Amino acid sequence: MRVVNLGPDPSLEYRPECQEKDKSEFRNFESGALFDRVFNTYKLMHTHQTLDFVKQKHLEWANCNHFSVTMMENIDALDELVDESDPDVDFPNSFHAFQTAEGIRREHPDKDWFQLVGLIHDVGKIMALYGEPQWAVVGDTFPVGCKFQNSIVFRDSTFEGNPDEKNPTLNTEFGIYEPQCGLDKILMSWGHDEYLYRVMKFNKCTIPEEGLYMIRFHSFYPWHSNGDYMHLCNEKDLQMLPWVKEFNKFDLYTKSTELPNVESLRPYYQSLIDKYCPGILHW
Ligand SMILES: O[C@H]1[C@H](O)[C@@H](O)[C@H](O)[C@@H](O)[C@H]1O
Ligand SMILES: [Fe+2]
Ligand SMILES: [Fe+2]
Repeated sequence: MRVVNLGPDPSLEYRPECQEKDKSEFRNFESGALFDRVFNTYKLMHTHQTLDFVKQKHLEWANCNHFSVTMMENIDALDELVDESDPDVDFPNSFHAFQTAEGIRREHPDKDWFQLVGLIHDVGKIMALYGEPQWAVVGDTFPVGCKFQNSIVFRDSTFEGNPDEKNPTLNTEFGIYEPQCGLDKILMSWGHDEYLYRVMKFNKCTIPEEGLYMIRFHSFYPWHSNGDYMHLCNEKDLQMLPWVKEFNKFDLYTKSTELPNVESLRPYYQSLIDKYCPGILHW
């Protein structure tokens, strides 16, 4: 048989959106089609996320007394949410849930809990469907109660209206915290990470500790990707960091305009939900 080398798929030339994005093209906070939307979301977040605001949100949401639905119902609800902080995604968050989970499933076929974390990690964003503004739900997170470090996105242009920035007790390296106190004791800017962590705990879901950690800190880019805030970390945090980084690969680089066929994936992921966070949950 004669083997004919046809070269690269010629149809790709006319479908540039189907070509894989280079890693360096993700998280562009300097330019791009969605720049204004992203900047405005962070401007509001960095103006209004103060220590007092975060304490208030813990009181409002951490009791999980807002509504009761299954995990899959909330994944589906994310059909209604486009994340305004994300320069790489301009489609509903429900697709990103399945993209992340499938990426993990390909590389970690033996770790069903990890795949499930991929599916559910952003489901805390449903707060935006219950009245919270996006700046209190989405985007990267950072500690409040101490100095805002330089690796926070738009650090130089978005904090000038935040009263904590001018508060001398808060605006130091440690602020209200002790050295190496551990991230568990830190109040993070309020968003979908901490909220879902609280929901998982409240409902006694059985996802392993590494998974809960990924859920709780996956948006803390200044820490897991830039190495800041190490002076607040304890041994445990450093042990967990490689897991958060492993999760981040899939959370970020599976973002693609090629959308998954959700209906065909649903039965498999329902079985994982039934194993680790079954039935009606309190949110
Ligand atoms: O814009 C994204 C998005 O909101 C993600 O869900 C969050 O985890 C990321 O940290 C953020 O950069
Ligand atoms: Fe997220
Ligand atoms: Fe995500």
